[in-house]
Amino acid sequence: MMNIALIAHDEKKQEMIQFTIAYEEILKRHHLYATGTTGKRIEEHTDLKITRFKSGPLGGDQQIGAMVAHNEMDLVIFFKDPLTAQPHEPDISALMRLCDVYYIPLVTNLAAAEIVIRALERGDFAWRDIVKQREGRSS
Ligand SMILES: O=C(CO)COP(=O)(O)O
Repeated sequence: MMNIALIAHDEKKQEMIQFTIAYEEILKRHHLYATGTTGKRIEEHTDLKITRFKSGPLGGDQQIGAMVAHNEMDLVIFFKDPLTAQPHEPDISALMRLCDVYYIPLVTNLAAAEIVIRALERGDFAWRDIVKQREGRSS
């Protein structure tokens, strides 16, 4: 079971809903986390159970970033809106930066998410279990 973050900006929420409906069978086998509004919308349209954080502009991206920093997040699926300025742009950058710091797979659009979700289904994320076991042993 992997810990997966689902985040979508307003213009991309419909896309995220369609994505989670399409891949519900795969996603339901994992622990799901989301920023507030994204999580609420997904729960309204699917049977997925989601741990909801605060809304993005109110700190949700940072809460997910904290999980990344603790090596508790295995995949971040973040449908970003590249055409609209966000008031919490620094938080968004910080989350993406932490994914790079900790080598956490981060996808920022639907096309990449489709590829990653199939990789997840194939077992390509097994290396994350190895990393987490090692961290567990060393701490
Ligand atoms: O703003 C977001 C990510 O930066 C998403 O937040 P919401 O899911 O609360 O809309």
